[in-house]
Amino acid sequence: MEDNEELQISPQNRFKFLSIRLSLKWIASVLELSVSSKIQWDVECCSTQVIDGDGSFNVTGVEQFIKEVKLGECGLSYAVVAIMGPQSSGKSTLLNNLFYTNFREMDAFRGRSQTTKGIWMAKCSGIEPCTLVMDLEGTDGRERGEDDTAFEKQSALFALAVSDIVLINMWCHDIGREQAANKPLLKTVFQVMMRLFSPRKTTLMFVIRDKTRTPLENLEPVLREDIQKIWDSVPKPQAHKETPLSEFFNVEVVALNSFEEKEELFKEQVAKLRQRFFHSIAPGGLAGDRRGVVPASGFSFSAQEIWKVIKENKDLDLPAHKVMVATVRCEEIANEKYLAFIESESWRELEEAVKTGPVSGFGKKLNSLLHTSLSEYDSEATFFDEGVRSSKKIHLKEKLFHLAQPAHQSVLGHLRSGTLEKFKEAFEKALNGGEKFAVAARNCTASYMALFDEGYEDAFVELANWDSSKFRDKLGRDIEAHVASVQVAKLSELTSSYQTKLNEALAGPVEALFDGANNETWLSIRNLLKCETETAVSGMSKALSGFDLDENAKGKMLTSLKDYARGVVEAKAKEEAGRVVIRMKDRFTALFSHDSDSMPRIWTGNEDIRAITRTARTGCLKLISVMAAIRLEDGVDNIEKILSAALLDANSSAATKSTMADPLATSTWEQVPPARTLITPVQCKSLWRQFTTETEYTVTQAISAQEANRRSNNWLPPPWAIVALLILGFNEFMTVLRNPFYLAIIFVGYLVAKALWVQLDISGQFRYGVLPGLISLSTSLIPTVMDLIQKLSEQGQAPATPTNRLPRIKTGASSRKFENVSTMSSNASSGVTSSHSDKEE
Ligand SMILES: Nc1nc2c(ncn2[C@@H]2O[C@H](COP(=O)(O)OP(=O)(O)OP(=O)(O)O)[C@@H](O)[C@H]2O)c(=O)[nH]1
Repeated sequence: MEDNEELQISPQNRFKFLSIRLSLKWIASVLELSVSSKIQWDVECCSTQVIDGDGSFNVTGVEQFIKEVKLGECGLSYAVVAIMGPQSSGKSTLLNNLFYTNFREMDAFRGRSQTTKGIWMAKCSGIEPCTLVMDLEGTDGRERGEDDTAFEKQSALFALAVSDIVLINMWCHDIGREQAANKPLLKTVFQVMMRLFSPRKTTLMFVIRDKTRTPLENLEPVLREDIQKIWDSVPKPQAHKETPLSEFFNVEVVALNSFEEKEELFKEQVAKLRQRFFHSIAPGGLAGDRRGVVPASGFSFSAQEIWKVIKENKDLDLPAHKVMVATVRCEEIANEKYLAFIESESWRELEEAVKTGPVSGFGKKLNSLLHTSLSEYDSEATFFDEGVRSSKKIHLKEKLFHLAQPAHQSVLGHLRSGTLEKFKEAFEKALNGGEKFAVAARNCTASYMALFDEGYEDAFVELANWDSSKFRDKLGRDIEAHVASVQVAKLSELTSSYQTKLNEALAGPVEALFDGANNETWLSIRNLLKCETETAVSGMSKALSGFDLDENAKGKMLTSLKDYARGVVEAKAKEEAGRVVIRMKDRFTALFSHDSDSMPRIWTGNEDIRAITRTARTGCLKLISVMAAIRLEDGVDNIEKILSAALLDANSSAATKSTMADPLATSTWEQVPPARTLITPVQCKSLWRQFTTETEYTVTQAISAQEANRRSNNWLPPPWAIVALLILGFNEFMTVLRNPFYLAIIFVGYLVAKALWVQLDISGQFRYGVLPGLISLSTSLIPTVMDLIQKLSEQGQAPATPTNRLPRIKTGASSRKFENVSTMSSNASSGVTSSHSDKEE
């Protein structure tokens, strides 16, 4: 009947059914897809595999997970729960119901096979504080085989090391059974516990699944007895031989009804249990013992390291591990903060700004940046081991200070150089303004050091508290050095100005005094020196009072000025002594060639040249004796006497001298130290010899002049010659007197002879001796005579042609000679004898 009814479905209805079925299928597939993708997303987002089935730690996955769940911000306020138990004992089911996680569960309809491989982690949803839960691979699984318990042990140790609460999932029917599946597991837990040296208590929560009618009150003692037995049976190190189980674990027992059979009840019980995980880290909570907790930001690294140690099968020293994690994490945090500081905009701007000049408020700005960086470090590293944290903070501080100190120094450097420049300007201004040197130096130094101190305060970095006194000291030293250098320059300027004054006041007058050297010369020089030195010293002393000089330095400067004045005189004396011969010669000439009225002498023949020469030489001797030694101190010497005796009276006492030693044959004067000697006795002698030789000519000239004068005044021949002339030439004289024609012939002969004398330049021809004169004369006599005759004849014909009257242009001596001759002939013709013309010729 039913078949019939089914057969009676019309084709249209059949099509409708088909299409409805297809639509439903499509909706189901879409739903299935969206559900599966949601699960996938949740798994990806909120859970991760920490360790895979092969025992590899998923570093990136865990770090990504930590970032996503923002565990790093939790500090110590987080808890870790792990679950272990036999394979397919409903662990994932329990966790998903308890913490609203998405661990993969086994499909109940497929049979019991392994679903969780390795260790998985997820964040418990809606539980405060942040609670992470780890689902461990089931123990005694068929997949690994009975003998492969290595991973089981390693994962158990990992769970114990990392977690605050360990849930141990066990079937209710296993309690009290000798061959129960949980026994090896517990043994493993207790065994690995011995390798942890954990300083904290872990909560072991036994979750009894598929609770029977037997009440928990009856089951719990049996279970605790079992646990105790296992604890007792586990071999322990000597130190923990007698240690009770309660020292290491808080044992909690809960029982749940079967999820499969009494799901509602199961969920109710699980919901109740969930409440116990809220605020689990509070004292007395399930994770109340916080002693061994690693700060959340170090969790990933800590877990990695723990797994590494476990894999290497080494003992896990959790306190040491904690220090190690703290070391690594604090280091990381410090590095992060350091890098953040370097890359911060504010620091870059500040660093850039200090390159160009001082920055106002530098100290506060840098202090604030450093403070921010260190505070951030503190807040992030606060939960790590205090010792490690502080040491890393110190290290970070050092690094930051090391980085920032050059900027601070640069600011102080700018401040120092800027202050120094300002000081220099102000100091110069003050000096130019007429302020006394010492006062200006004191005032400027005080005010600019104060200005530096102000800037120094502004650049002071409180946190670093750098000792930058060296900049202040350096500025102080620079200012001092500048003041000293300016003082040296000013003093040198002052000294040289007084030296110039002294030079002007002494050099000229001293030279003039030496020029008129006499007995009073050195006395006058001494007086002049004293007077000028006193003036200069008093002036300089007054000028020096403006400087901050001690008496000793002042005294030295004044002494040096006095010495300078003395030096000027001495130098002048040396200079004059160097040209004593010239001066002597000048003086000799002056005395010899001028009379007592300074009128030039004319050597008439009546002068006593010897006496004049002696007087002049005495004057010159005075000069050399004055210049022979420096006499700037009072005292007498016998230089003049010795010189006079040795040089002037030499001739008169020649006989005596030949028997006595020469007083000038020495290089020192008696009573005159060598330092004050300008001309030594032996030099005097040599200079005198030079002087007398060089003045000899003047004397000779004078004598010659005197002789010539005498001769010119006496032009008549001697009387005997006149008498002889009259006697011998009487006949000729009478002949000429009787016949005047002879007189005319003699006169013409005289003219011709005179013309030849002029024409032939007889005196010039004999200039180079008699023989050359005769030879030259013999060659030029005939042509000259001929030339003379010819010219005379030309002169004779000149009046005949008017053109000949024009003056003929002659050049050279011949024309002049011709003119002379013509003049003479004209004179002869006019009968006038021109003795004047002869003289000119
Ligand atoms: N009898 C019983 N079965 C349960 C209970 N809870 C879950 N199951 C079933 O046990 C099977 C395994 O569940 P899972 O939660 O995957 O077990 P597991 O321990 O996580 O398994 P592995 O991860 O493979 O070790 C599933 O078929 C669940 O339906 C329970 O309370 N009682």
